[in-house]
Amino acid sequence: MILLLLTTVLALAAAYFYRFWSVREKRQVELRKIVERKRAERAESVKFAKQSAEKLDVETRNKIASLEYSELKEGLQSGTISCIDAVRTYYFKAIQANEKTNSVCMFVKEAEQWAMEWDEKAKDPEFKKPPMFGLPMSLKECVPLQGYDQTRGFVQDTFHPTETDAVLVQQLKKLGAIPYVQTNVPQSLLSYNCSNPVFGTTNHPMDKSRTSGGSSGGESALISADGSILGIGGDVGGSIRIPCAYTGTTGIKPSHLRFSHRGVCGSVPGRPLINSNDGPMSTRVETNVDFLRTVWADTWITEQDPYVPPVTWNEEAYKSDKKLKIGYYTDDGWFTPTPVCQRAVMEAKQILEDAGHTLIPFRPPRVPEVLIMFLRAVCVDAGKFLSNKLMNDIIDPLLYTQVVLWMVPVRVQRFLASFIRVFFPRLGNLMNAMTLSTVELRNTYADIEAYRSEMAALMIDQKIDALLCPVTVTPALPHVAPSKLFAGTSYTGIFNLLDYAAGSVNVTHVTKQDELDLESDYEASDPWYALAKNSSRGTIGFPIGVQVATPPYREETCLRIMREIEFGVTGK
Ligand SMILES: CCCCCC/C=C\CCCCCCCC(=O)NCCO
Repeated sequence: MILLLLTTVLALAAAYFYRFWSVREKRQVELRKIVERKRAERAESVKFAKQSAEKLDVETRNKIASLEYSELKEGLQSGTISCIDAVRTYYFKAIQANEKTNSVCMFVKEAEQWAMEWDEKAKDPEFKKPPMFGLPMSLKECVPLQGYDQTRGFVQDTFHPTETDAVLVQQLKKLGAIPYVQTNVPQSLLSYNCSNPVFGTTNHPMDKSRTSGGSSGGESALISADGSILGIGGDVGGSIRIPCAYTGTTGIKPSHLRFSHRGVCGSVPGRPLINSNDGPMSTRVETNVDFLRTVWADTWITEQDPYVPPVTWNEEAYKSDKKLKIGYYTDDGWFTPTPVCQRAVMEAKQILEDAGHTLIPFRPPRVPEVLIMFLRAVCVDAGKFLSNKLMNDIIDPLLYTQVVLWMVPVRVQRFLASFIRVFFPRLGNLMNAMTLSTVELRNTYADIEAYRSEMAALMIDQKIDALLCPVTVTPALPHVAPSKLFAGTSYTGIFNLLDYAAGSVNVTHVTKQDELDLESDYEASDPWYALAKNSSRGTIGFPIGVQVATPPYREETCLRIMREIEFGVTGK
């Protein structure tokens, strides 16, 4: 009797799994065909951009290609450069950068037509050129652009073109900017590498085996390989700052209410307290400043979205020469960065002290707990939304570790955590991060609010204007590492949890001495430290940035400090 029962249960289980497997296999075949179609569409768009670029003579192209942002802007304003020539130059540059990095999802074909329309309008002597007239801009793929997919790396979301531009895109078009290319992202957006089954893996321009960071890794790769002069990224846990730090570019994530989020889907919809925001990325802080100064020049965004407070650009704060008090830390008490990332902070500290600012040691309280709050609140439903989407998709192998963690039931994770904690305490503790219940989630939301209040009090009591710290714990990682080393987002995620403005700016490059210090001073005391150490080997010459953060609505002060660091490093 028992044997019969057991056999029946086993047979039913086998039948269930066979059915599950065959349905999934059938779906995978369908999805692979969709990928083929999408890649063919991308190849078409590259061909179109190539043909358009070839219509421009090489001499003009080389001249435009060599211009800095301010020179290009000036040339477009004065009429010495036409919009169509600028777009064709940047089509050309992006094609070249893409060959090296695989950073492009789609070229925007309409860019040609928009450029010609602006040139036509400019023929009228009465026409007043808008401030971004003819400036080619790259967009991270998830920024809603009418007529183009926002797949976020999911095959199931291809061939569903967006119907309405994001408020930011509407504004850019109104100001004369020309979105000419969409750039790659990791599947789900919740990773700091850059790979998905639709468009493949984006590479670091200096080394194909390493990532350009993520999730705005298409932007950082394109910009650092000279295929874009200014791009728009997005950041919910470091996705602008980490790719910038990895590639020697610079970018800022403003506090979330300085831009509109109308119609933006993001990685996990319905996430109240860990907010993503768009932000500019480029090679110079002044370029990012010019961008934000222009889009925040008036209350146009608020008029399109009443939820955005009418806070305009504060030139006084950016240009101020008031000496600031800046708290700094090289180690957040959760994940000690490799020596080069600590050296970068100390060098930036010296630059700021030389400029007359006061730097004091400061460490945000209880970072290990903060990381648990961050991971719980960034996923919201313990990864259910994401795992449902992933189960109906081709899963990118570079995301496997994270996917497994989203898929193991929370009760099982908690049970395993008590064993894992014995030999790998940091992972064991984080395995309590995914929420078990709405009660737990509500408590975490309350903890986040309390933490924001605590940090506000600390900063106000000590009269601290800004914070300086590492962006992350290593130089650019091999593609596979970020999904295993998601714990390395403690330095960036905290400022999304606090909703501070936070930017990253290049300070130095890895030297031979840094590699020697890595070997002698950096202990591989657990698997995460071992991975950080191993992955940092062989990175001599790679850029290293630092992070500057300020409370919400103080983006201008954040940018001022970034600019001063950049000046101290480059002399320009
Ligand atoms: C046991 C814990 C399991 C946790 C699984 C990992 C979950 C989340 C990792 C978060 C990594 C955040 C990377 C930053 C991504 C970003 O900023 N994206 C921008 C989206 O607009």
